[in-house]
Amino acid sequence: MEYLKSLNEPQHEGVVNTEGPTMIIAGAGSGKTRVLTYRIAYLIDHKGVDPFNILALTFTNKAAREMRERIERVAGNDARNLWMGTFHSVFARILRAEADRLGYPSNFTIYDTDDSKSLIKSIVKEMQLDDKVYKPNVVFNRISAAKNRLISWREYLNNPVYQADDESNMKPELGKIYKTYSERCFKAGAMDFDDLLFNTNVLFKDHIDVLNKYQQRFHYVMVDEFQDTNISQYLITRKLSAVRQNIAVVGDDAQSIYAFRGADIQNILNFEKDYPDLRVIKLEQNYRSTQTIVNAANSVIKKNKAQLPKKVWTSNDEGSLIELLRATSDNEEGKLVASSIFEEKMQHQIHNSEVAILYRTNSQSRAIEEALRRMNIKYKIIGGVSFYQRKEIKDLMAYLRFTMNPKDEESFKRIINYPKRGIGASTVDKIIVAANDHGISVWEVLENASHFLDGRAAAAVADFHVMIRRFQHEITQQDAYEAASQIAKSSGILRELYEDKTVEGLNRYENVMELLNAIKEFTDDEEKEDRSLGAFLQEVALITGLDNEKDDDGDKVTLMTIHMAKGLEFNHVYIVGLEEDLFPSQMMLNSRADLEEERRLFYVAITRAKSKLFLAYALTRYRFGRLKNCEPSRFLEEIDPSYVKVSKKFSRDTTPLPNDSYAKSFVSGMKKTTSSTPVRKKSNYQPSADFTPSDTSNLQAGMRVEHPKFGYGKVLEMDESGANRKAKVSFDDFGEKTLLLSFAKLKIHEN
Ligand SMILES: Nc1ncnc2c1ncn2[C@@H]1O[C@H](COP(=O)(O)OP(=O)(O)OP(=O)(O)O)[C@@H](O)[C@H]1O
Ligand SMILES: [Mg+2]
Repeated sequence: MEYLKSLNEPQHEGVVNTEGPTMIIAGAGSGKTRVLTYRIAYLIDHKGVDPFNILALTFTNKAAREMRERIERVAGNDARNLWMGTFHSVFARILRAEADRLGYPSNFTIYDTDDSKSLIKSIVKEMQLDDKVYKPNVVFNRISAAKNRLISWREYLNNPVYQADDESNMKPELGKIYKTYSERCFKAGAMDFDDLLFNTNVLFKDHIDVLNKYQQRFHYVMVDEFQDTNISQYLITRKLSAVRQNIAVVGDDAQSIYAFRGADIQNILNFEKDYPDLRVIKLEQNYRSTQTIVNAANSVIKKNKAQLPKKVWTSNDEGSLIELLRATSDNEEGKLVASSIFEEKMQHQIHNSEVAILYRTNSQSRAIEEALRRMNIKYKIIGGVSFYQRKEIKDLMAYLRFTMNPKDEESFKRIINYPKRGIGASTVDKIIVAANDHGISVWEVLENASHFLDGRAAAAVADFHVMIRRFQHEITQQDAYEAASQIAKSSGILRELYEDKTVEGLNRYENVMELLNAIKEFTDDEEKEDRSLGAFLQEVALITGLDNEKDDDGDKVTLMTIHMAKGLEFNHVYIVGLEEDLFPSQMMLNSRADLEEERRLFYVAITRAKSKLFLAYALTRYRFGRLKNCEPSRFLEEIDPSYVKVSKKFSRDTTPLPNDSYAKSFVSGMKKTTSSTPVRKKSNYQPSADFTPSDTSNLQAGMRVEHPKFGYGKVLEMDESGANRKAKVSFDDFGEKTLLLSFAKLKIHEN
């Protein structure tokens, strides 16, 4: 057991004390994930536990794969049988096995976010509601939030609190949409992402025998990144481990960054109450980063009030100072970062793969990408538009999904008239209405087309029905790859793409071939227990942003959002776009809690770096189609300046920039005195304690408004409509600002 020697005392304790409840809440880079990995290896290798009896829940499938590989190295091939993966993938597997208990087919479809929003859009239309008020996005988030708090549509409709809330938001029909949405998903034999957790809770609550079965199976339950579990995930793990109580969770409250998705720090506090015999282990030594980085991270996170006290220190080298890159524009920021990477590579012989560029939102990647391309630095983007989100891929996937589960309404809508077969939108509407009026699935309508539709439409639909029938037969006769190839051909998709001789068309054709390759690889993988088409579809449905990249992807710089970077580490890290309203995000300035979440996000970003950290900001940036002046982020001021130095690349070739007092303090050499913290623009405005944003759909020029950051002001003019609706506001203390109304939180004060 060589591997045990590489652990410090408390880590060792976390690994070998396998019985009873254990919680490790410790700082970044202190070896939490390592402890979980070794604990599993130890269970198999030393205690002879069957991997089949171990359940480990990770944040991404990629993390699960990496852990599994490491465990295999220690404990051998047996580790293959571990139950390990994300909450969604593990519980989708259980739901599949137990689907009949909930009245679902075992080949239920998993709706992705696009499917869900498309269904919501149809429902809003059918209910004849205004889709500007009931925006699919807004409705979807509301339903998702309810599900994550385990509120069923019945409870939602019966609870006057929600009703009142929705009425005050001028969306009184939300509860009814939630109901219809749930019924339609059920009828389509489909679950959305949130259902995978919601329905697991229902399954364990209503079917005690099923719960017992899994309680017997999982002797040991483990959760990584515990701070980002929501209440629904928490209850599942608690139930599963209720009998044996062998549950180990690791996390860091300072890295909790998913509150906006319902993650609840309360789970950590509840854990102590729920398990009175809890073994709590503290890890304080950071093995990842230099002293400079650890100390700088500490200096930032201590600004948060809400946190569990902990020390993080390291015996690693002091390391070099954090470098500050200032650019005059977002494009220049890209250039500075790219040329800095180039220089680091020259000087320190580092590989591209050891470098990460982290940003707050995906849209920031464009300028960076351009600069990297220009300097011939290879890169990959994680979590952008993924392969499986491309139209041609979704089209073929929809054929496969519909063949497997012909109740699936969203797939039906995608393929019924693609490639074109003369079935118009009104026929499609008729089919869906008929299905809903008669409480049957779209498939049953197709089976009786002549009963619901007239002559020509009925004939076209009947042909479609026969074709799908044939596909269904094929998947029982052939392996997944052969069947899928056949479907791609017979459906007409391949021909359609092949005939398009443009570059894009060729690309799409190749993508479809690539999908078929992926299916081939899947069916050839002997390590897979289930190599059916159904298993493939499920695996794809549960791919998270991080899983898109193949691991053998060559030597590339990684670009991703900070949210995606959780748990990872890189030698060199660049955090870009450190500007007010971007990071912290404008949407997160409304309360102390939101701002603290942004600060935790910054903490996560800093602590990804092993040896060198760079912070970049731009003084102007194109946002929402307009050039904006930017102020350096308040987070820059929060880092203890003794750990920061101005980069050689720091742009000085600018006329005085009134919005950059932060830089002035550095340039004029006042850097090492903390007291030089620059004074930011002050205003007398204090947000009122009960600040709640108003519905701005009726906002007009002349109205007086309040903004949580800019205070009071008057609307000068309105611009555009829909998602791009903007208001130009003259603020009493901050002057004129143009705000995008779908983001800005404004309270309307009548005159
Ligand atoms: N005892 C140790 N000796 C040497 N290296 C260690 C030790 N413990 C952890 N490490 C290394 O330190 C780094 C951070 O460990 P790990 O990723 O497990 O930390 P973590 O607490 O999970 O971090 P995060 O909070 O970012 O998820 C890894 O490279 C790991 O291999
Ligand atoms: Mg970790």
